[in-house]
Amino acid sequence: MMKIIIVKDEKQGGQTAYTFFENELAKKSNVAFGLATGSTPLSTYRAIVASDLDFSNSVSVNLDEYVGLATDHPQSYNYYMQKNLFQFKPFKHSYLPNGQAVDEQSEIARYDALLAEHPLDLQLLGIGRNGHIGFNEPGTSFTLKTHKVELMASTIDANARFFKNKDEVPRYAYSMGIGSILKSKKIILEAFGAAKAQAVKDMLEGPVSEQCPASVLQKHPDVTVILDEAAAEKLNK
Ligand SMILES: N[C@@H]1[C@@H](O)[C@H](O)[C@@H](COP(=O)(O)O)O[C@@H]1O
Repeated sequence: MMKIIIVKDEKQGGQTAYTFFENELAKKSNVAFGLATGSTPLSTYRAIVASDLDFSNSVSVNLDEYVGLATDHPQSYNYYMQKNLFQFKPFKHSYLPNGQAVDEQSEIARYDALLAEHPLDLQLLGIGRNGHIGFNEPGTSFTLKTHKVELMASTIDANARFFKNKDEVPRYAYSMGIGSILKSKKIILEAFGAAKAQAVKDMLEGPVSEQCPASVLQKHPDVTVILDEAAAEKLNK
């Protein structure tokens, strides 16, 4: 079942997503949270940072990381998480793929093992302009677990704004697979702005198809989609 909440702006979207974190921690202290990066979840992390929520008994598992970036590279997702969340709200353990792993297969196996050890209670997602979730690009099999991804040119272009120039954007990433994402008990996906409107329409109203990875969420029993009006503008009224 997909529930849709339309909010007036990103700030209200972040506050809405925040209540899901609050509800999980009201049930138990040792929650396993799946976390995301990108500009979209920033208002959620700001709301969490401003709260008195305590994550010291909980774990976090991030969706993805660029291959080749050191953990202290300002564009690595590790750095992003430290800067925007973990320095203010430490978890008992926080896991991200290691973009500098020497042995790719053992890195992938390590990530799958820790996902098996910490079944996710709540996964936070954004959505790419082409409908990707995590770094699962169009055409990715719905059954994959953690894998190494070659980023599409359009994703590299979309993410180039964070780097000095396009050539500095990594070409590969590690990502949780869609199979791993779907195992989370609860999922919230946020999308803000008109650039996401087509992907949002394809996700909610299109066929379930590998061409729009996020459309697979139609098959999950507990998904809430938080949209601003611009991201919702193409939906059938
Ligand atoms: N791997 C991330 C995704 O997890 C994110 O959802 C997407 C959208 O990013 P933004 O929120 O900045 O639009 O971009 C990246 O490619």
